[in-house]
Amino acid sequence: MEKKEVIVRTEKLSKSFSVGGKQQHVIKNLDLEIYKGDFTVIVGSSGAGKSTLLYMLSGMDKPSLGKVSYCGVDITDMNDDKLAVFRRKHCGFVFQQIHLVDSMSIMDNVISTGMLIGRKQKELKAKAMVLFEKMGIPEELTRKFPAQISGGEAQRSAVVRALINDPEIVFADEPTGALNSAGVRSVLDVLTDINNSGQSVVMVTHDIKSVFRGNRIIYLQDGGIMGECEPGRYVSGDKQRHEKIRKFLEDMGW
Ligand SMILES: Nc1ncnc2c1ncn2[C@@H]1O[C@H](COP(=O)(O)OP(=O)(O)OP(=O)(O)O)[C@@H](O)[C@H]1O
Repeated sequence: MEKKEVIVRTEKLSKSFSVGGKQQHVIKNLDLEIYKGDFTVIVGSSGAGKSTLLYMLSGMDKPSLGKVSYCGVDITDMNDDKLAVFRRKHCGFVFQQIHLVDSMSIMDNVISTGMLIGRKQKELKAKAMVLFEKMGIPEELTRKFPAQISGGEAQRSAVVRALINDPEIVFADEPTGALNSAGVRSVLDVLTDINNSGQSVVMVTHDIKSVFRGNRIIYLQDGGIMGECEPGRYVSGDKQRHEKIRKFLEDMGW
């Protein structure tokens, strides 16, 4: 079997929060490798530490102890400016906490992300229109401002913004949370497409349809990895594969 290339690696990763003077250990001594080209899905019960882990994998938050490295480069101690440049260059984010900027149109929200790394406006607009169309967002909506669109439209626009720079890796935290079933499908189809063309995806989700898209499913429990499953790449309607995933999740007590 071909050896997979590691894109993100954690070593003895730990994260604790102090709440009312008491320490809560959320991620515990976690060693994890995320592979290039994989669609990695992280699932687990509520409060297991999934979002906390994703924040550290993506450099959005710092560990309490341990290390995170990206293609062999340790990002744990990078200063904020360097980390911001690094993230802009390599990563795309679909996180609820990263809101669209209220004072910019939806289109400007998307293309400004590309202009920050020196790309041309015309080229960005053309790419944005392709992505908006795949997301089922009509052109007139892209001229609106965030306050004038629905939660689901904002979520799909945030996905377009995350993908505009063709990031090597996309980190997504519940990217289908606010969507109806057509919206869920368009987001998952776009993530599957970019993954099929070589971009890596790491997604935290509670949604079974989203889990099916992964070729590697990691079950997080109480800040550690309880199990994982590699069902092969997503194929629409592959009942055997879906059954394998269902069985894994059932074994994990999901
Ligand atoms: N900034 C913070 N300060 C204090 N506690 C926090 C903080 N962030 C997360 N936690 C706690 O860490 C634990 C794990 O949270 P996290 O959001 O990572 O879980 P999760 O697995 O993503 O859960 P869910 O599926 O419900 O979103 C929770 O008990 C949460 O309250």
